[in-house]
Amino acid sequence: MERTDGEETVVAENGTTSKDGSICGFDSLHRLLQASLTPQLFQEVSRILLGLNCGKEVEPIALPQPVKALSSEHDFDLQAFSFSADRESLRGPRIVRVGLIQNSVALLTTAPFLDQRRAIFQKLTPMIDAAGSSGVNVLCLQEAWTMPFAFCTREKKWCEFAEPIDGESTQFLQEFARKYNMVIVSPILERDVNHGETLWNTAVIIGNHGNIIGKHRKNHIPRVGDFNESTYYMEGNTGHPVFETAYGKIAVNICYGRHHPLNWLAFGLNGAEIVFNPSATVGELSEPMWPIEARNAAIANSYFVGSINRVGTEVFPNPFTSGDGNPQHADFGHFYGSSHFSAPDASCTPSLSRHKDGLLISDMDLNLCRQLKDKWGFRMTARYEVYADLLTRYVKQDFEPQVISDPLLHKNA
Ligand SMILES: NC(=O)NCCC(=O)O
Repeated sequence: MERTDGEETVVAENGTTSKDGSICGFDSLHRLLQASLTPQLFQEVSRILLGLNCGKEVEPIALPQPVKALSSEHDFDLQAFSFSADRESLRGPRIVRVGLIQNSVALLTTAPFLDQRRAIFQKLTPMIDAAGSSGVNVLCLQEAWTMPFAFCTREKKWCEFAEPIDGESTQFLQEFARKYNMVIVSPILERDVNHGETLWNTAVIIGNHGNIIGKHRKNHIPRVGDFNESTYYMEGNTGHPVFETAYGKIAVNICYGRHHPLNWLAFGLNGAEIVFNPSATVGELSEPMWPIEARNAAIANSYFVGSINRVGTEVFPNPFTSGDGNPQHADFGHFYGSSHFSAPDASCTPSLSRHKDGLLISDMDLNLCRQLKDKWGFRMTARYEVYADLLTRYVKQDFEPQVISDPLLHKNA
């Protein structure tokens, strides 16, 4: 296949994605469709796939030339869009510029740990500068961004990457927060020095003055495939906090929490306007779920969602098994990036690259959240008391499911 940009398309042996992590040589599904369909067909497909925001496609926005130069020089995908809301007569627009960064690790997993962490800092510096210079107000990084996603190995040496919430990575980001007047959400492997040096999967919320506003710990820990995270840390104990920042009310639903609709709901009930979903997930396991779950959460809860996934394949020194009878292997599979934003009106942005580092920026008028609540009335029609009652009964030992069997079902047996 010949691509419209002149490059040759790479079709992998299995006919699907290329070894480099691209989709048949394209950076994303969106770009593959754009190159393969006529403009008219592409517009129609996009209308359905990405939805419409205030009756039109989510609009691309222009970024300053120096920011584009950073993306070319450091080879990261850079995309920017704008979600609007209807004009209101009693409230002015509440436009916030939000950024997501996805990245691969910078060194081999065999390099000294300090070098690995510092190399990631170095790699992220131009990307965070690009976000700050673009006027991003709130920036979120990927899950456990300071380290390789080593939880597949079950080896305890990787615990060394854990840091207290005011540790080296927070100090690194605090400088940027101050410099750019930017809130930064920093998901790290946390070591709680005040509670027996225990480990947690935590997002640190750094305020736009460089202050630490608070933290949230991952609520739901995966036990699927190679995601052996329960070997390292326990389910979070911070509830569903919403952080009121200079730029709106934000919350963090860390990775596997996105499969739990009640987790999304709880952040919504606490008043979140933007929920970030910093993640680390691989193609074979979850790619078909990825664009659906975040979008559904944004719709059901009338808030914006920023989904971030790391990129690349991380190879570990010692092979491990998935406990499924398949041969041992030394990598997790391909982390497919594809970070994107979803809005409460069912529109979403195209995704960042499936295989390259990237910065995705979006303007969002937070008035859209209440406008969608008024339009669809999901909060008013939710019947919370019915579900509160069911859940209260369900968690009791003597719960019996409400099943009414067809009396004829067992008659002939
Ligand atoms: N990091 C993490 O929770 N991954 C679990 C796999 C998934 O949820 O796709």
